[in-house]
Amino acid sequence: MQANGHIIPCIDLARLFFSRGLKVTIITTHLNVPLISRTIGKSKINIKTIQFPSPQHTGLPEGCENSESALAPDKFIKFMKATILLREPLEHVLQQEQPNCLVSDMFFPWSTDSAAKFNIPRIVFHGLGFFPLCVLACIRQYKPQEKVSSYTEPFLVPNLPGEITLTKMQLPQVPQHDKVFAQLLEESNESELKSYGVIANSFYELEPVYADHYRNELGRKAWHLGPVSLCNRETEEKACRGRESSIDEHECLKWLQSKQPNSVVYVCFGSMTVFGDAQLKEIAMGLEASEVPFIWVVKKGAKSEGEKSEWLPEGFEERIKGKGLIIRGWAPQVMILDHECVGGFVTHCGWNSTLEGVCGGCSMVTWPMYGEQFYNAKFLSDVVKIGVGVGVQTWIGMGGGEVVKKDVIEKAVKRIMVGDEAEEMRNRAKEFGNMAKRAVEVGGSSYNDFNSLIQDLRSRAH
Ligand SMILES: O=c1ccn([C@@H]2O[C@H](COP(=O)(O)OP(=O)(O)O[C@H]3O[C@H](CO)[C@@H](O)[C@H](O)[C@H]3O)[C@@H](O)[C@H]2O)c(=O)[nH]1
Repeated sequence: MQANGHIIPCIDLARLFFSRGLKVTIITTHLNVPLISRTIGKSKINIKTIQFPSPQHTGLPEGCENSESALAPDKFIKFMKATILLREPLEHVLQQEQPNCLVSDMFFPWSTDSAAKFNIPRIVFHGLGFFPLCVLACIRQYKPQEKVSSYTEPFLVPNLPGEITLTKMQLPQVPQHDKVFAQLLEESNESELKSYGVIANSFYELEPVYADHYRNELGRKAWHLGPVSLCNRETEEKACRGRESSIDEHECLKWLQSKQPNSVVYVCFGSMTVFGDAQLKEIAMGLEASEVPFIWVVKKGAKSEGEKSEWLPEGFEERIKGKGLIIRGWAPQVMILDHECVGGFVTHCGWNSTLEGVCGGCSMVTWPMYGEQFYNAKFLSDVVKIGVGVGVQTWIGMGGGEVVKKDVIEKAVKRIMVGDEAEEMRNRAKEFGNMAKRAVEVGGSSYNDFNSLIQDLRSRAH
């Protein structure tokens, strides 16, 4: 695991295994240990560190040990290549520990062979649900994007229930020159087919049609154990999940407590998106114009005391005092989304955020940008019908593309927060949220699928 959007759910998963009485070891490199230690909390999970290859071998500067620290394109490729060098140290740990099973991220395709060397099954964890997994598989298999004449012509995703349409513009774009990444994706797919199976971060009731399709039509072995974020039950666990928060949790809760139930919109674009000043300004103006109370997470260098944020409109912070809260850096997202006063979420539709919004019973504004986020956005708007789009149509990468204007943002926020349609969507989201909680309780669908996984592993061992 290497990006926060992958590391955090993976730690949740480790906690889930631990809570069901299994011995768990997380294998990572030194610089990722603090994040992992914070998030595992009191669970007695072992952390085994292996050495990240040195700068002489990778060409990376010291301290680049996860994809957040290697976001620039030149660093990213070197980082991806460097992860291949983790194979030998991982195999050394496997030999020492002799686990019954290895769960590893999609970006470690070689780990299927590593595990096989010691007769250990490897299970892949992308942190995704069934809908995006199905779309990814169908697009890979049928290549519908090659049969359209333009980037904007819609096509149906073949052999997928529910008439889902996409355009070529919305598909993950791997630049031609980016051969290393393209090859890694290819290898990731091949190794997945050879692996023992896939753990989905989902619960059956959210997407039964796609859970069945993935297993029965696409023929993949999979277990749904999610939502994995629900292993964080206490406020403290939610507050400590992931990186250290840029806001004191008590201050944040006190602010939320002063608001009406379901009245606050939470705005956050995952762990990697960094918008330019022009876009930030439009978001600020859109939120202010909506008159909806908000918490807005901005990933742009923390502001030191007295320093101006040039991207904010003149006098913005004074005007929104009491009505809006800006968190510069890292927010305790799950704690915020679970709060009864938060009713809506403006999201980039990373799958973790998508599912955490569902668990929090939030209606959502979908603002997808890269990866498989356009698929997740479709899921929210067209399948479970708890989201409305902000209108972006193009895969743009992590820095943002064409600026979405204030009026559009204002309208979308009002649509999910105010009026009958908003209430209907939120009620539906709350129903799904309740189903999610039941799914992970004793006898629930995710709880039971965990038992199936253990049985499968046991029968394999005999
Ligand atoms: O201030 C923040 C920002 C993020 N998070 C957490 O970080 C995770 C972010 O995950 P996600 O919402 O999935 O976004 P990304 O970080 O962008 O995730 C990457 O990984 C996901 C899982 O594979 C993919 O769905 C996305 O497209 C991909 O960008 C979530 O658990 C959030 O709760 C916080 O707690 N605080």
